Amino acid sequence: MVRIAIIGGSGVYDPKLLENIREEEINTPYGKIKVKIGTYKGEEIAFLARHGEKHSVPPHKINYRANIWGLYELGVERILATSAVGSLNKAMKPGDFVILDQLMDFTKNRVYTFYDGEDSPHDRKFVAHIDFTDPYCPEIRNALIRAAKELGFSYHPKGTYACMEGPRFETRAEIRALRILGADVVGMTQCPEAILARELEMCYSSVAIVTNFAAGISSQKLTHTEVVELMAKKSEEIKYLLMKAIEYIPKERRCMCKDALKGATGD
Ligand SMILES: O=P(O)(O)O[C@H]1O[C@H](CO)[C@@H](O)[C@H]1O
Ligand SMILES: Nc1nc2[nH]cnc2c(=O)[nH]1
Repeated sequence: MVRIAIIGGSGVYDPKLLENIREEEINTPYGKIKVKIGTYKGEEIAFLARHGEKHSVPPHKINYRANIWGLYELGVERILATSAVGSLNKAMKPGDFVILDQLMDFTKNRVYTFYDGEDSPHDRKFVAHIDFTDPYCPEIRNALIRAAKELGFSYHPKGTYACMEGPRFETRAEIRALRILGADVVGMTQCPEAILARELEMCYSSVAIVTNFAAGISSQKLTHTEVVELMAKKSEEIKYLLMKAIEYIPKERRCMCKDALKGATGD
């Protein structure tokens, strides 16, 4: 059984840290997904490129529900994701790692839940209101923090991620507003990815990599080129961070993620 999965974001398209890699296609009620499965220190790990291996899928068109349901079908309990972000916080500089602890959702046109009642295309036809006070798994966060510290990387143990619809970058005014609201970094993919994992009682955390200062803070034009170039420069560090973090994830789950549905359906 595959217990751990990595979801690679912009600039993270192949599972460099895995060996004996095979590709599996998984049918889900929301469509098919392709997952690479390999081994790392004898443990099977799944890898999924969020935007596709050739970055052909923009953030607002990702089939988040198929991706997360597919990993659930594989038996995955723990998901580590990468997110390339812009920084609104001068202390969080390009090249820094931010182990996210909070998020705010400003997306507009996505599908946010598996629980559509009678319309659900699976047997979970109930209504569910999931607690999302703390959107990230504390156990995976601790593993990522411990790994970043041990590797001596420039990292921040907490950070609030503002998720925008995209695919455009933000205006100066939007970044000014997000800063007032308390965002540290901005991206386009954490929502609904994080909530969908929690809805299936899977543990999920994301390590954000700051690729640029956000609009109006950076003096330069924002480009996706800059994002992918910095992610390429950081690819070795990202690989080491994920490998070490995986070693520190407890085998047994004692976090709130595994009981997310308790009380959510009103029963
Ligand atoms: O969040 P990931 O997948 O790292 O991608 C980030 O990079 C792209 C912008 O360059 C956007 O899709 C943003 O969300
Ligand atoms: N929304 C958004 N996503 C990003 N990903 C990397 N940089 C940025 C940015 O400045 N804004």
